[in-house]
Amino acid sequence: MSNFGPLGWVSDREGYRYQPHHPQTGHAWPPIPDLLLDIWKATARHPRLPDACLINFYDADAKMGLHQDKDEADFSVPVVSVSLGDTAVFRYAPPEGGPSRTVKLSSGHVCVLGSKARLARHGIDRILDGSSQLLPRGGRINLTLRVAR
Ligand SMILES: O=C(O)CCC(=O)C(=O)O
Ligand SMILES: [Fe+2]
Repeated sequence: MSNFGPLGWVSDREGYRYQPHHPQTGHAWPPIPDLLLDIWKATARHPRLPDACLINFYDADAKMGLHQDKDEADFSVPVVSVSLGDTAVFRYAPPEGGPSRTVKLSSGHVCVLGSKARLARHGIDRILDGSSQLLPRGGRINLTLRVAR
């Protein structure tokens, strides 16, 4: 797990939070690459620009339980994520409860959680090992752009 941008998502023994520097090195996170800002501008349809980009690596056995992205200050701003490498089975369900569905997120897919879907419950059921040749050692990288503050 790592980050781009003025604020990074950090999870350690003290819990989880957004903070401007790497918890071990104390270094600021590198700026969000222009390519990702261009994807945000093309998909988020919101005047603000992201101040946080989480970089998450999923190996073949990784999963993420159903959750809502609720640690940001303003839920009127979408969350935009870019999938790279192996395909993920992404599960999503309405914020208020009800049945979930799945969709495959393949390399290059962009997922926008905005408007009524901003607080959708979502997670990763599984990674389809070997489904992409993009990453030399396999796995999936997810880049999640958010306005945290
Ligand atoms: O990897 C994904 O596509 C989803 C990631 C996610 O939900 C999160 O980081 O909050
Ligand atoms: Fe999430």
